[in-house]
Amino acid sequence: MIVLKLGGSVITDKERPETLDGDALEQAADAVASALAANDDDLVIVHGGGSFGHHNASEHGVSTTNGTHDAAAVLEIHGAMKTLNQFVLSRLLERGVQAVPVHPFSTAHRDDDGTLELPAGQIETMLSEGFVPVLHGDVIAHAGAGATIVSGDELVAELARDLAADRIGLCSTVPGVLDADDAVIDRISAYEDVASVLGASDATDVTGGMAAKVQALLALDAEASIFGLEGLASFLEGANPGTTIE
Ligand SMILES: Nc1ncnc2c1ncn2[C@@H]1O[C@H](COP(=O)(O)OP(=O)(O)OP(=O)(O)O)[C@@H](O)[C@H]1O
Ligand SMILES: C=C(C)CCOP(=O)(O)O
Repeated sequence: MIVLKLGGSVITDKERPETLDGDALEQAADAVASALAANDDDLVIVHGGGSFGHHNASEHGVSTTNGTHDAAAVLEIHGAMKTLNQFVLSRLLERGVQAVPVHPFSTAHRDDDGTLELPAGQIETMLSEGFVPVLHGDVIAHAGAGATIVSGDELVAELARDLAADRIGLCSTVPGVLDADDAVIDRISAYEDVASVLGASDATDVTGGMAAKVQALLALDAEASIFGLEGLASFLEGANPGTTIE
């Protein structure tokens, strides 16, 4: 069981609202299709927002903790993420990957202390029927706050726990977590060891960039890898490119 996140920073041009990075998405879809043709791993894909979703959320002041009760804002953010999801699905389908959508807005919520609730039965059934579920960062109902953002990273962490994933990979726009000299850090086992070099995203991003990613992955039992697009094929083949979070 592999849970893979395709970062929004990889598959979109994060500097330009609602702009795909078509070449990068095709390269990612090629790597996924080749890996699935070579082995029969169960695979769940989650993608982030990049230039879809973050701009809309930011304009409406919505984050993982600041909610909105404005249905028009919810539809705008959710609509942007569904548009990107459709692009991801179609690139995978073109390559024979049996990819199907799971929209977190329709299946997940946060309780009043902000804890994410994501029922796993739907995804488990899809997997056992041979589908590749493709989730995405989204806006979801949040008890007491209206609706807030759920990041793809949070979904990855939740799915990894619920589905007892063997391998967890985050493909981002950087080759791994970088140290103060921009060299890739090989392994991270404690947040304090790297806190000083971890930042937010360089682009508009309402979910916390690299710092939030590392925190979410450190909380997991299984090891996880953060790597760039050039590491995706090797990760899917069983290697540990980039940074390993243990
Ligand atoms: N120490 C660090 N090492 C690597 N990247 C860092 C570091 N600190 C901050 N960053 C930023 O984190 C970004 C990656 O986080 P980001 O949330 O943008 O990625 P993503 O998950 O691929 O995209 P999205 O959130 O849109 O899905 C990098 O592009 C970089 O700007
Ligand atoms: C901003 C939205 C709607 C999605 C955020 O998901 P992420 O890019 O994985 O942080």
